[in-house]
Amino acid sequence: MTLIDTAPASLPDVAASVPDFDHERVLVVTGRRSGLTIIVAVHSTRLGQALGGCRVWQYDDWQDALADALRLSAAMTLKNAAAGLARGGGKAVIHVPRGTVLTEEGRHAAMLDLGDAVESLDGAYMTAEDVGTSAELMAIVALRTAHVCGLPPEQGGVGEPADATASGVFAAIGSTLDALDGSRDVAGRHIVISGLGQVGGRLARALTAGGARLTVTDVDTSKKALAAELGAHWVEPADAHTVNADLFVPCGLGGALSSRVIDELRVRGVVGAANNQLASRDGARRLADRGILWAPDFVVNGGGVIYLDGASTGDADLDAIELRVLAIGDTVTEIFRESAADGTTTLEAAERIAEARLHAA
Ligand SMILES: NC(=O)c1ccc[n+]([C@@H]2O[C@H](COP(=O)([O-])OP(=O)(O)OC[C@H]3O[C@@H](n4cnc5c(N)ncnc54)[C@H](O)[C@@H]3O)[C@@H](O)[C@H]2O)c1
Repeated sequence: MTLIDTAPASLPDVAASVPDFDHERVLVVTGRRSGLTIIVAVHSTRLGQALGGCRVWQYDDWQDALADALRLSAAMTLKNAAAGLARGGGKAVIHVPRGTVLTEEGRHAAMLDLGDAVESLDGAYMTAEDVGTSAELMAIVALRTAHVCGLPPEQGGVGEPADATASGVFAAIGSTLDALDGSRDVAGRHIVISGLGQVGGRLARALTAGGARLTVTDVDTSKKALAAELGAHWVEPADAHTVNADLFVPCGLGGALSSRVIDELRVRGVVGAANNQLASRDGARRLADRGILWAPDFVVNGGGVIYLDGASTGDADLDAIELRVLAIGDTVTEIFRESAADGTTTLEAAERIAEARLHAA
């Protein structure tokens, strides 16, 4: 069922621009307090309550935010299935009009509005942090709904999932290196990280500790301090993908792998945390044709949801959660094996594995 609470005339065009529109529910509301457009897309609850973060981001218009929510929520269904969770896929997006600076009060109001929107879905969707939100902001959401996870530990929550996400990406990097060279060891490898935020920053530290040689970038130049601290080489964001290295690790926003970027890559593998890395689906074939091994993003970055799902239950077993996060590396190896065996792209192999888990339910 598709539920549109606010039904603008151009909605069919937006939906048509999203391949395979098959979402269960989409809620589009104007926040009573914030005045911002809040979108909650529930793609599937087949495996259980939908789980996915809330992104607060600037778009040209709310239709672009809706398209993003539709794509991201569908990706969450595959991600949660690939991670072996009893969770469906959903995502919330709050549209901040381009050029608007959200004040602290505005952000607070937006989180209360988000809480109301989530609560109105009667438990179909549980929200969490994502780009533009934080554990502290999730505590504000929790004032309006119980269907939120990842609150700060001092407020009874399980904290931010970025550690687990970074651990999962690290495991996937090991599997990618193993598939390329027969060794998981990062020591001596040259790795390019684009985006030094919560996940990319942690990954940079872990890879440096493991002996990797790093080239890094971020659109936020304050991240140069971390690069200097780690002894990493800094390049401009537009040049990062052209660096001759072993791996390119996208940890910024989605869509980084356009046709042009893929053609200009000078690495043997791409494996990173960013959601929806491929600007278009045929990028997976383009990467394969160039002999570049791509570890599908929705599998690689599943550590965060594995942590949030596991840690949010009353009797959380952190060791068991860690093992499930590290098992992302095994899934990546399985994807590479299947894709090599039948000549399909790694994207197709990953989707097959996720869909098999989805339909086995
Ligand atoms: N945080 C998590 O646990 C988690 C889980 C799953 C997926 N992800 C995905 O991983 C990515 C990073 O997440 P995060 O939590 O680290 O976000 P973040 O906002 O903390 O960090 C993103 C960083 O990327 C930088 N950036 C943005 N655009 C860039 C560009 N074009 N080139 C270079 N740098 C750019 C930003 O300045 C920022 O420092 C996002 O796509 C997110 O959806 C995160």
